[in-house]
Amino acid sequence: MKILNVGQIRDLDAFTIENEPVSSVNLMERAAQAFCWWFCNQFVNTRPVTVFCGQGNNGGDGLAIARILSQKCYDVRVYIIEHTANTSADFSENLKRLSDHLTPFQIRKETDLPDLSEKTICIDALLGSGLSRPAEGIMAKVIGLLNTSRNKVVSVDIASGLFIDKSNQETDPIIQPLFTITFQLPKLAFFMPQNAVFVGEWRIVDIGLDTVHLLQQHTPYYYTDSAHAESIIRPRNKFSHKGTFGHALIIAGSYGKIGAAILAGKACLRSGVGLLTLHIPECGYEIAQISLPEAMVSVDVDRKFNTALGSVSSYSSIGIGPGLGQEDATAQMLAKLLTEARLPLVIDADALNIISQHNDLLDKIPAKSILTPHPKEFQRLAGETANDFDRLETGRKFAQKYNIIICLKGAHTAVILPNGDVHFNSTGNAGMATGGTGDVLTGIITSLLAQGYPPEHAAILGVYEHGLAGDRAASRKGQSAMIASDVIENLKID
Ligand SMILES: NC(=O)C1=CN([C@@H]2O[C@H](COP(=O)(O)OP(=O)(O)OC[C@H]3O[C@@H](n4cnc5c(N)ncnc54)[C@H](O)[C@@H]3O)[C@@H](O)[C@H]2O)[C@@H](O)CC1
Ligand SMILES: [K+]
Repeated sequence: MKILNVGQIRDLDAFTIENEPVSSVNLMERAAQAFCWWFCNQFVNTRPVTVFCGQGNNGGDGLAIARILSQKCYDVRVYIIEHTANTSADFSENLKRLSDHLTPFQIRKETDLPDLSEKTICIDALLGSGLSRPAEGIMAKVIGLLNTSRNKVVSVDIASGLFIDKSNQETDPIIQPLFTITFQLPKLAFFMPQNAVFVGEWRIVDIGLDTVHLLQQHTPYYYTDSAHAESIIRPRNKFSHKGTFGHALIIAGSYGKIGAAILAGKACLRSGVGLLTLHIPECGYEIAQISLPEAMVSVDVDRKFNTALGSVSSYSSIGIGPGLGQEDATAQMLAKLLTEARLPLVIDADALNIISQHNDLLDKIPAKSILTPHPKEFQRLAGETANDFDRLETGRKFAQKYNIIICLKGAHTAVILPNGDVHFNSTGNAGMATGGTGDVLTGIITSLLAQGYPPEHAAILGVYEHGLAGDRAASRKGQSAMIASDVIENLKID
């Protein structure tokens, strides 16, 4: 699914209006109906509803929503924030359509602000994608009122005051909704951790914008939905044998962190690899043989750390990093591997930290290698950034410069491809914010690479399936009780 910028969204609306054709007020009606469909499924009509409208098209949506909910027997009250002399045509038309018993209250100054102490669901239709500057004056006061009231707030399209495709300042007044119900496409702002409280839970409702025009839009931003992930999966051929699915090598573990190697190895096996070799320090030998009988073990000469590899030319994929430690000898082994490897690697955790400390290694990373940093690891690699939009831009430049793939881990992990395209993930949950889940991801992606998935697909699909397994684990165990091993047990890539 594509993620468009403000200008492209405006063009898509206009194209649909002209080419379907549909009048713009009827498109607004469709948007309002779609919002109300979600709303009525979520909230019973015994709860009073208060709709706060600006004077543009987002406010027009609000007026249409108020009318439709009132027709569905919700007890509705409407407030219009008179912040400008200019109202949009569709706002004016929807104002005319409000029946007499829904006469809106006007808010022009602070003393007009309503008392929100009674329980009501607040619908935020103040400002939408037309936001051109931070909210101020009476608009900012209304935003402040909604944020401090104890009522549930649902934003129409996007929280009022939040920019769709660029960063806000920390002091900007922005609605903090429980839900955002957005039209047709997710918005870039939804994927930035800094915006978490300004988005809440978000849902997309379809308003029938032109799909052909949408297909023609160029954007670097995508959202990995189930349809896209499933289109990547390769069915397993009936006549295949273990050689068909490759031989993965995972280099991981150190004294006290052999578990990281086991988790990565087990996830690799559960993701469909033909054969797996684990390279671990000698102290992990028995642990690995007992806990992972399906894997072969290559034992390092050092007892506690990985320090020296034999030839790696026979492997179909190589993952390195989980629990590795940052000993000098380990760093030298990594440098040698980066120089000798003839295939894309999966590079995680301490392997990334070693590269951060030896910047000359960046140029040696084999093309299309997949790096899986969490935000702190990425900061060590690429430096400080001003905000999440800036970090994403830095990530795009970094991926292009070094011809690598970066899986920037987070609630919506961003898979940044060597051409600068970004695929935000749709699966996963806060139960996965626990030790070992990163090792699992390394194992999954290494497995997919071994099976011959192109690196771009291995990264996008691996991140998606990792999150999906986490979601299955959460629904069975709950987010607090689940651990990384549960993610592995819930993998099902087919
Ligand atoms: N016909 C269409 O194009 C559709 C538009 N829709 C709705 O229309 C919204 C976009 O509408 P608009 O483009 O009219 O814009 P908004 O309703 O977001 O904003 C209204 C106007 O307020 C002004 N403004 C910008 N920032 C401001 C600020 N900080 N304080 C005060 N005023 C400010 C701008 O001049 C803007 O035109 C979408 O978010 C969506 O809710 C939907 O009805 C779907 C169809
Ligand atoms: K809004």
